[in-house]
Amino acid sequence: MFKVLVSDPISDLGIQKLVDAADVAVDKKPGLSEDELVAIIGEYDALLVRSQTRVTPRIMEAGKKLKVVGRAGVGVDNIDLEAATQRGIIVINAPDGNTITTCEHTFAMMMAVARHIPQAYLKTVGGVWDRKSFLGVELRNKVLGVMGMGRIGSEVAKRAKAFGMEILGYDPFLTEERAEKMGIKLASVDDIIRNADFMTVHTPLTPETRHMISRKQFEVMKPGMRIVNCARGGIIDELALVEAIDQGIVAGAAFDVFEVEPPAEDHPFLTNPKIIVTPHLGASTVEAQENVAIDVSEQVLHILRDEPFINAVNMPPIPANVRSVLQPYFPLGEKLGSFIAQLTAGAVKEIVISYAGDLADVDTQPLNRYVVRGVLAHHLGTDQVNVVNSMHLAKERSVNVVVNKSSVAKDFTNLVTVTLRTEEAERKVSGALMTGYGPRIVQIDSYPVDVAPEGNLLLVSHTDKPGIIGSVGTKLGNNDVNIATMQVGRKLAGGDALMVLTVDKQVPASVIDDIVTLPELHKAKVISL
Ligand SMILES: NC(=O)C1=CN([C@@H]2O[C@H](COP(=O)(O)OP(=O)(O)OC[C@H]3O[C@@H](n4cnc5c(N)ncnc54)[C@H](O)[C@@H]3O)[C@@H](O)[C@H]2O)C=CC1
Ligand SMILES: O=C(O)C(=O)COP(=O)(O)O
Repeated sequence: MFKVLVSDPISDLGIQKLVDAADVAVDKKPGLSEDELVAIIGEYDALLVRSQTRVTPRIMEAGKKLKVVGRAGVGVDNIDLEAATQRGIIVINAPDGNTITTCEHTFAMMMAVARHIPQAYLKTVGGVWDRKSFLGVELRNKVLGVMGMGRIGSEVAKRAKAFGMEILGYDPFLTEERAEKMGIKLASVDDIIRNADFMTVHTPLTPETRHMISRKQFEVMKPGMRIVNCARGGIIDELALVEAIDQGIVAGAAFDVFEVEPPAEDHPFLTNPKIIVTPHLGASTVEAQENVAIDVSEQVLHILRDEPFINAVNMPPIPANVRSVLQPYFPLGEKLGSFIAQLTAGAVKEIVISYAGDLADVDTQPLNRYVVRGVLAHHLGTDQVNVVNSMHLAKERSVNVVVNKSSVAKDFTNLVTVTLRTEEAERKVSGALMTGYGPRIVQIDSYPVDVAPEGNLLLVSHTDKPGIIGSVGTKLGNNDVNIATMQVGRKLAGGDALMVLTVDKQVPASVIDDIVTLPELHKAKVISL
């Protein structure tokens, strides 16, 4: 008999299939603390959660029988994926079931902020008949900026068109072609900030999206903008938003999510008359809760019964014989993918993976998934892309993955080259495993280099002239950035060259801005691996 613990309020109807299964016993215990969960999790084979339960490494450690954690919803930021993967616990989510519900909540919030509905309600039920204070604005003919055109963002854009809004969409995977098909304009973050009347965010929370709207963006924002966040707290810098409202830049904001949930009693959003809030209700409808619970229950049953399953967000087991040959290349493949994604600007169209040498004779599919994961995780978040779903996500986002093989690898036993084609550029990086040194990046575009793919890298393209290396070193030194290693790749003496530095800490943006002012210096780019 399999034992399943449900530790958040999850739809009874949705989990009926689990309850009815003859080989499963379901316990519903919402609201347990971490200690309480640690005390009982050892007897369970599966854990079902929403966003409240934090599934920590301690809980995974205590879950000696735990095979699967099922998230009845999209975001898995409350589940420690690393710890789950390490212990071979499969984490699955239900990515499609709450899309429409969250999109509709976004609209409810956008209209409520346009028409001051919560504020007007409070006054009216308080006995004050105030028709003067709540002059609103129409949505019609307004520009709506949508940051993140995935499942929810796309549905929001679709509905906004019916309201007569003009839509500017931004997403690393949004191509001109798809935008045109949807009848929206492909835009940059800057276009949206400067031109939108309303802005709504629908990205995951990743290092790249954290505070993607902060002081710098508010400074150049179109005055009078109204902002909605029904995605994740932290995408918009909360304190900077309050300042922008006080300065009259932002006319109103509607937030369903907070950087810390629930927010502290003295959180400034709770007393600001121009900010309306809901307690993370985006997915809270009867329909969505049933959908996500049904989806996740079905997959949990498959996993418990050792049947094929979908929607895993962490690592699946890989056959032992394939693993032994390819495993040493997994970190290299993923890092090459991440490296090239960070280096190449523009919407991703094609990933070309070329294997040269002995690897040409092996079924490289598991390794391909690592490379694609490296590329996509930079944009979608490491919690959303793994080696189970990376190829599927690439297909879903119309990213073409091409694999080439050649048995000849000049100078190396095996060479893995990843070429990334975007709407704006084509860049490539090659890597190899060097006996005694581990994974190395051996070529960037056409520049030969020898760099360990780890930590903070600084890439500087420049003309090969005396003194440039020293000047870059001095600028870094003056800003307390220590250089660990340095490489210069060049094609011809006196021609174009590429300097690759490994540095002991992230180079601040202001230092990069300063470095690029040096003569004969073309570009500088920070890459974290
Ligand atoms: N308030 C709530 O109750 C709910 C919140 N959510 C949250 O809504 C968000 C979106 O969910 P879905 O649409 O289902 O996910 P999705 O994965 O379909 O879409 C996310 C999109 O964001 C894009 N993106 C990533 N980084 C970006 C960047 N730097 N700039 C612009 N776009 C970027 C991705 O390319 C992707 O297309 C997630 O954070 C999810 O956790 C989802 C359901 C309910
Ligand atoms: O699905 C998501 O990402 C959500 O944020 C919904 O969270 P919830 O299941 O309502 O706690």
